[in-house]
Amino acid sequence: MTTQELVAQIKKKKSFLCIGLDVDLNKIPTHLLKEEDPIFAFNKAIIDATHHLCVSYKPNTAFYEAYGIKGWQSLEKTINYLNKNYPEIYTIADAKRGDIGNTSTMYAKAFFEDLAFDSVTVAPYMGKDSVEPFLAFDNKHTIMLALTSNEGAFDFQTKTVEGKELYKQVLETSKSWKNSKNLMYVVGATKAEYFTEIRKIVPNSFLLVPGVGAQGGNLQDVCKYGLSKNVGLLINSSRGIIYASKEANFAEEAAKKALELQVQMAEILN
Ligand SMILES: O=C(O)c1cc(=O)[nH]c(=O)n1[C@@H]1O[C@H](COP(=O)(O)O)[C@@H](O)[C@H]1O
Repeated sequence: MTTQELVAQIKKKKSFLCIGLDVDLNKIPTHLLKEEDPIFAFNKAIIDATHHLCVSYKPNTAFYEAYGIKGWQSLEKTINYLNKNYPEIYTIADAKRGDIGNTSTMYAKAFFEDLAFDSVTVAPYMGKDSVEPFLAFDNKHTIMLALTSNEGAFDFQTKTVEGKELYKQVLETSKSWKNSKNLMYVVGATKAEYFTEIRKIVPNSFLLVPGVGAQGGNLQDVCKYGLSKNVGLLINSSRGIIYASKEANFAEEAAKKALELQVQMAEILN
């Protein structure tokens, strides 16, 4: 999906919500455990109940890889279900990859070609030649970690190196990479006070913003400093939406949580 198509969906749905499909078998309703594929059954119910309220879904691959081959098959079924039934939805494989060039090319093929996701998250630590293989794919986005939502972000990302914080160097340097138009960046919702500085470096780039909900990030604060002229934000919430209830009506309860965020987003976009 192109950035323009994503923006059009955001305007149409009055939503820049991304729902995280981080499925933990200990947290889903127990009646689903009898299903042949409980993870897919859970995702399908959540997607069917919430697709009109969000523009994106982000399965974090860790939650699938943890269940071995069966988990990977659940991931494949989930992306195929989305692509077939809701082609207007923007899909993110949250895999946080990145390696030497030929290995990154294989990671990119796995997520862009085999699984046909619209985007994948990558870590910037190995630098330009580890990210450019992802950027070579047309109409696919590479979402690079810039300033993450966790406490450990202060271990390296905010440290000053050669007179500038590392996360700013990541943002600035990456703008010169080949096909950098295909880049988006991750900035945690828990770091709202950094958005003004970030927007000075990447005024128009899309930012994937996790950390609203379970991690305590605030939607209003993020939007106050993070919105760009083309919206430029995808706000992710995973646990705060998908685990709203463990009862039979779990999907409806998840939709209520998604609606709460979508209503606030519609107000912000007005
Ligand atoms: O890349 C991410 O999506 C990510 C980056 C980051 O800085 N912080 C962060 O929480 N995430 C992911 O976003 C999701 C947040 O989940 P909840 O805290 O349950 O909403 C998880 O899948 C995290 O792995």
